[in-house]
Amino acid sequence: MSQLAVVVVAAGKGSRMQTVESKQFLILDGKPILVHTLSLFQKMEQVNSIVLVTGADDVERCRGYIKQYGLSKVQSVVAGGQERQDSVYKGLQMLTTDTEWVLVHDGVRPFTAMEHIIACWHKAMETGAAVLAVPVKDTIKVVDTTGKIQSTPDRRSLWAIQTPQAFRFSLLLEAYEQAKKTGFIGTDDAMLVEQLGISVQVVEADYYNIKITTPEDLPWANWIIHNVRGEKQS
Ligand SMILES: Nc1ccn([C@@H]2O[C@H](COP(=O)(O)OP(=O)(O)OP(=O)(O)O)[C@@H](O)[C@H]2O)c(=O)n1
Ligand SMILES: C[C@](O)(CO)[C@H](O)COP(=O)(O)O
Repeated sequence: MSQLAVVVVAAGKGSRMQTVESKQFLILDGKPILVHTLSLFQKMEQVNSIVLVTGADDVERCRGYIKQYGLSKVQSVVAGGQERQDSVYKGLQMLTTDTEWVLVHDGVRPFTAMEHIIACWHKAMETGAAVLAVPVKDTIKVVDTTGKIQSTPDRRSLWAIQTPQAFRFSLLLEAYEQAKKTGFIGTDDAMLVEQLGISVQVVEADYYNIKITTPEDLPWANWIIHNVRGEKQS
């Protein structure tokens, strides 16, 4: 049986949300957003362990949530770093050497469909690396600093990338170690693997797998949990 671990990163400040409370701890349908996210992986029989990365000041309250909500697969809670990438790296360093596969997931993406998580992992088992994504719906322009359009990439080749992102653990660790050496900073995990010259596969997910980022995402999240992805729906 393959050892599957999950690193959930929740050490961001949530500055774009503009709330006093960090967005991962905002209450959605009676529970912190982060608890909804952790519960996705707690429920999966394929998952052996979860590492939670959070802010240094939030480690104790996260331990409290783990106890309160019975999140027994969370084996460690560690303090994150300055950038998302630093937080993921800290999480990866907590995994044991028998870990074969790892999923990296944002703590503020509580609505990933189980079938998509599994499809992503299965694709990674075939190819080494896979991420969830959706085709972009809008026309995307490359715009310079003066506001002038430089180009319009062909929309058929554009995908909005989500998490989880699934990798053979040894590959992702190598990618993170290489990025540390070269000082490369990426905005997702796949970028670090791409830097090694290794291709990453996209697995189509859905538009409900939002990253709760800005204030207008909250009513949308509330609608999703009550109409699509809440406990009553699953
Ligand atoms: N230093 C950081 C930065 C981000 N994250 C996590 O990475 C995920 C995606 O990041 P994002 O939505 O950008 O969160 P924030 O960095 O918190 O938001 P903002 O950029 O608005 O401050 C979140 O679960 C966030 O907590 C993290 O663990 N460590
Ligand atoms: C990893 C990610 O969620 C994929 O969409 C995203 O890149 C995180 O970016 P952010 O800058 O932390 O919002």
